[in-house]
Amino acid sequence: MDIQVNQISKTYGSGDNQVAALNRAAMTIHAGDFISIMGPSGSGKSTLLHILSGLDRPTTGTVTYGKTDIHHGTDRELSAFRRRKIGFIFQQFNLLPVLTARENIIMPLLLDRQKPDEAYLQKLAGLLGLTDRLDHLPHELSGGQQQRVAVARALIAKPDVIFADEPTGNLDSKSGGEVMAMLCDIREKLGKTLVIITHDTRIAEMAGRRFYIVDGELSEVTVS
Ligand SMILES: Nc1ncnc2c1ncn2[C@@H]1O[C@H](COP(=O)(O)OP(=O)(O)OP(=O)(O)O)[C@@H](O)[C@H]1O
Repeated sequence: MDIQVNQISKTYGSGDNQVAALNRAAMTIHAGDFISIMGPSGSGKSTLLHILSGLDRPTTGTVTYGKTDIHHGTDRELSAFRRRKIGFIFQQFNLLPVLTARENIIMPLLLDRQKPDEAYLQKLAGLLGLTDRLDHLPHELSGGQQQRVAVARALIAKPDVIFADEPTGNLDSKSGGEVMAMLCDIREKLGKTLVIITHDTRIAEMAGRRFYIVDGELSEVTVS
């Protein structure tokens, strides 16, 4: 399913405090694409990812998944769409500290009143090197392991698309490299679309398509 981003703009605040975070951003994301987005701090990267993934709404413009305009419906419809179709990985892991790795991973399914698929959970744990870590609490895991739990959580509902907002930004380069290698491997093996924000040129260059954003203006980098 392709994702069509049609001239989306986002303005925060009003009057003298108005900030134009995105200016008529447009792109087509094809099923299976691996896309990286770079740009200076405050350029609008997170705003773009949040709107593409339905965590936020644009001021103007539309985002369509196939024929579905995701921002057209109510907040409840949008969150149901997000839970089923989209996985999101945050820089800060965002694991619940009182839940084990396994409980954190299956949380999106529980929120959607769905039963975990144990075989798929074990497969993800294997691909992410977490098989013997599932009963641990987040504070008993390294940063890299915590982020790999967050990757499994993003994948557990079998979404087609994964968005990652600086997923290695909180990790040392070795653990960050491991997380990226696993994410790329899973993307290939399971055939997912991956859109990633990064400040790391090496990570940006792993992607098949690269975008750059400056002052809310999005453009694709032509790779020769
Ligand atoms: N909720 C908000 N209210 C007001 N302004 C906001 C809000 N969120 C973001 N902004 C502003 O919109 C602009 C774009 O922010 P955004 O977080 O998208 O940038 P970014 O490229 O992701 O930055 P960074 O690399 O530092 O995370 C910035 O000027 C920011 O201050």
